[in-house]
Amino acid sequence: MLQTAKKLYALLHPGDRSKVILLILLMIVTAFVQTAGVASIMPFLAVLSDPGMIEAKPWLSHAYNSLGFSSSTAFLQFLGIAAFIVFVTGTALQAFTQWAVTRYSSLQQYHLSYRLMDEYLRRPYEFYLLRNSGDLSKTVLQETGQAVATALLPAMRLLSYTLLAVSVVTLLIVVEPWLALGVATGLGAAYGTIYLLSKQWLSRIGKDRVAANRERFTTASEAFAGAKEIRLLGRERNYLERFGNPSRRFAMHQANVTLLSNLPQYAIEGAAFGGVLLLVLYLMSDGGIATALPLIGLYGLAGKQLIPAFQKIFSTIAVLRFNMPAVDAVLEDLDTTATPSPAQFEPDPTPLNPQCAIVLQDVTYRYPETDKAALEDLNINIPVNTTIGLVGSSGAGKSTLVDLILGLLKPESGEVRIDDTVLGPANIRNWQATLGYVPQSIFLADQSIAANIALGLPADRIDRQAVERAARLANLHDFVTQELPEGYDTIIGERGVRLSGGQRQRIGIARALYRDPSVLIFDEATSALDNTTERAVMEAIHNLSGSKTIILVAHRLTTVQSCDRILVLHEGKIVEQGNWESLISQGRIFQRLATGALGAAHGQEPHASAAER
Ligand SMILES: Nc1ncnc2c1ncn2[C@@H]1O[C@H](COP(=O)(O)OP(=O)(O)OP(=O)(O)O)[C@@H](O)[C@H]1O
Repeated sequence: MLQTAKKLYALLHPGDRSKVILLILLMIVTAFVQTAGVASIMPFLAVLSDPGMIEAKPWLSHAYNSLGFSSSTAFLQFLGIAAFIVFVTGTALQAFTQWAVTRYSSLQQYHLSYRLMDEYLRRPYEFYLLRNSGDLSKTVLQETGQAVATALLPAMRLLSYTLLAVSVVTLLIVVEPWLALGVATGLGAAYGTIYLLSKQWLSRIGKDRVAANRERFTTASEAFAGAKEIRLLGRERNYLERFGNPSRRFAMHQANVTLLSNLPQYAIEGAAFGGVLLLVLYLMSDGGIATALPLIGLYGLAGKQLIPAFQKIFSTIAVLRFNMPAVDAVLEDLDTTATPSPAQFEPDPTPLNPQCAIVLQDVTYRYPETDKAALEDLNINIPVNTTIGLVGSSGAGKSTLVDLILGLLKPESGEVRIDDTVLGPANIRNWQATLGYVPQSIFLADQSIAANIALGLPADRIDRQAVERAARLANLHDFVTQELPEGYDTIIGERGVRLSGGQRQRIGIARALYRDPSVLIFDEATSALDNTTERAVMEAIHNLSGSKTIILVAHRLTTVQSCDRILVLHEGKIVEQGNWESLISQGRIFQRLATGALGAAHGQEPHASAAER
């Protein structure tokens, strides 16, 4: 229980944690006033059943005299009205407490999803290599809601109902100890037994609920992302079945826990009704209606508060047990110590422009959870304002090398240096502000062409001139202005479905050029372009050479023909380097790449012509 409380406390926004104390104080006051409401029925019923009680009970006669009453009827009316006021105040306070608790908890959901989103966005790139994006969206959007609505909120209500139950039981003990202890033990034992019997089962189905939820989210996101291939392969039914099973499990678990948490209520209400009848008979036999009536009234009112309170305590504990795995899932990802968070959200970091060279020294890199190094002992020196080509067969390590230069991956050993500055968490954002990067597959947002070129910037901060300049360089401007109905404001559809592969790639190139960076990295960025467009784009890129540092990863060897230097990567190592002429005449691996004899990269054209040139 303490463990659960600690976890729930960790869910709270640090700035809001102290407010819990205020809520607890409010709950205590509410429980006290509600108990007073229950107790207030006793003097009323005592005087109602026997006006002689005013004389017999010293505290009643004291109240009667000091308030200046002269008739027992008026005093009875006063006691009735007072009981009513205290009872209604208790109920109103209870409603207010529930409102405050619900409001507080709901705000926590906003804080929690925001904190988690912030945490995910700060994680190093490697984190994304290991996690499914559908799963991350699910945790941010759904599990945070689940954790708050079904764990945090119920836990707060649990506290409130426990305080009320303790307070009412204490009152009953003060009035009639043995009877009260009997009732409390009976109720406690009934609920306790059901809970103990279902505890393991609740944990198990709670864990399976999280797993089933993960499965249905990832299946749904895969099914939509791969809609084209799935349709062509006719795999819709397979996806539907893959989605159906976890969805059914998810729904069944939810239904089962709701049923279990509500079921005892009916049995307990029946038992309580029988108990009250027995109580009446017992009290009547003991001292007649005058002694029995106040106690019966007290138990009637106390029962009205206690039975729902016990029921809610039970159902909340059951629901909490079921939902703790959702809390665990959120807490695990919120654990900022699990992975260092180098990324700072500085809006405009000062670019770290290289003055002499980008240097990789003794760099080795291994992907998480793999044994074989993707890159081994690399030593590369890229002088500024030169154009470097990077070639190699598929899987040689080209993209990994690019990701290391981009600062997305951290070398296992060795270092990446910008002049004399070693890249690290403190300067990575400055370095990245220097870079323009075009990946193999371009991510496109369902927004306008302009918003995609200036990705992530709000509309009022997009520099339209820079957009147009970049689009012209990327050979995109004519297409946008002549063929799209709204020019740069045309919406391109989710992941750019309304564009051809070549058009998407040109948007990616324009995006890299938008900031006018001093270092440009193209990772097979022209592979989807037709020959004429590629030539035009390459010409534009080569026009930049001399004024920018350019790294070109290419599988069409002709693309790197005019590079100042070409690096040949093979099985994670630089095996040859030089200019086109020297490599064509002396580079054995390069020659084999050129003739296509090295299991060349995907989509590669026959390169005999390149070798023959
Ligand atoms: N996320 C990853 N986890 C584990 N291994 C990976 C991961 N990404 C790449 N690798 C491995 O690292 C090696 C280098 O991959 P990389 O993508 O850098 O090659 P590449 O030269 O860019 O290939 P291609 O031309 O096909 O894109 C490959 O053996 C690949 O299987």
